[in-house]
Amino acid sequence: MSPTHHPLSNYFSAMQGERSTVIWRGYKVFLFKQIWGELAIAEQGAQVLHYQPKDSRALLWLSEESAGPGKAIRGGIPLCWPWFGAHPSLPDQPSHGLARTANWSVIEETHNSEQSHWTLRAPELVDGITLELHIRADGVQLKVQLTTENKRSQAYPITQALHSYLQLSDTRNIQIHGPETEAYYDKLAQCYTRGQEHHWDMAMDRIYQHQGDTRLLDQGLKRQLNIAKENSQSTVIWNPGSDSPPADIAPSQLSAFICIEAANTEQYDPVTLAPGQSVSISTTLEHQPPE
Ligand SMILES: O=P(O)(O)OC[C@H]1O[C@@H](O)[C@H](O)[C@@H](O)[C@@H]1O
Repeated sequence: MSPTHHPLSNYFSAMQGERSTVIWRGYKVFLFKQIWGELAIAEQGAQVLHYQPKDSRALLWLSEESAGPGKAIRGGIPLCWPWFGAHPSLPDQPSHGLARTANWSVIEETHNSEQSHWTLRAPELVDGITLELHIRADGVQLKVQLTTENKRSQAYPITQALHSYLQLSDTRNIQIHGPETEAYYDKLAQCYTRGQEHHWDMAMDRIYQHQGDTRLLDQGLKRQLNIAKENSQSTVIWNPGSDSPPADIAPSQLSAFICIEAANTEQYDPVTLAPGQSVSISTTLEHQPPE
């Protein structure tokens, strides 16, 4: 299998109309094929698993080894909410919160030849807190926006991330510009430091203090992605490397992706929602020709 083969591409090739629902590794997945391109969303986690603008390659990486329903899907854009990483005080709670393993409902959907929009709603995972995801896709950009609303009479604290897995030719072929010289928290070394990084082909788990755009250049794919975000001052860059990879990533795939995540983290920008307040975090992936 080619390193850039997407696990859902055969399902898209077999599609007759504009939409289809398939079961992939036990997960229910909604497929959409439009004039502008293709998109797939899993019911579990409202997770975008695939985005491919017309006449271009897939932007998102997805693992063939994803573990099955009830377990997080490895790839696409998992939603980490209402905590990012380990739970702040309860070690037996799931990594990255409750949203990515819950089944969401599609409550609105519109398509035209230029673009598509979807709104999905999570079940009530926390009393009095609502969670919606808005997705917009066209032939140039994918935008994913997660909105939390506090309907309680007390404040509610969250951390969160839009944990994008980006398809690469190989981690040895990439450059990342934007956060690379900013201050960061190194989760592997458990210390704060400052970036001077120009090599990305190694295990890394970093939370950069960074609120601007990130540019990802891939010389192998001859592709440049711009990753913009809103309401986030933490940019997480993660790849597990080959020493102790998760079981749901094939060894041959470890260098085929990197995660660049728009986040609100405990380290730099935790969010506290006042009663009645809502907050939206977003990430926008834009495919651009190489400079
Ligand atoms: O295996 P999970 O729960 O999907 O997490 C993957 C990684 O996600 C990253 O966002 C975290 O910074 C890492 O610490 C973590 O290992």
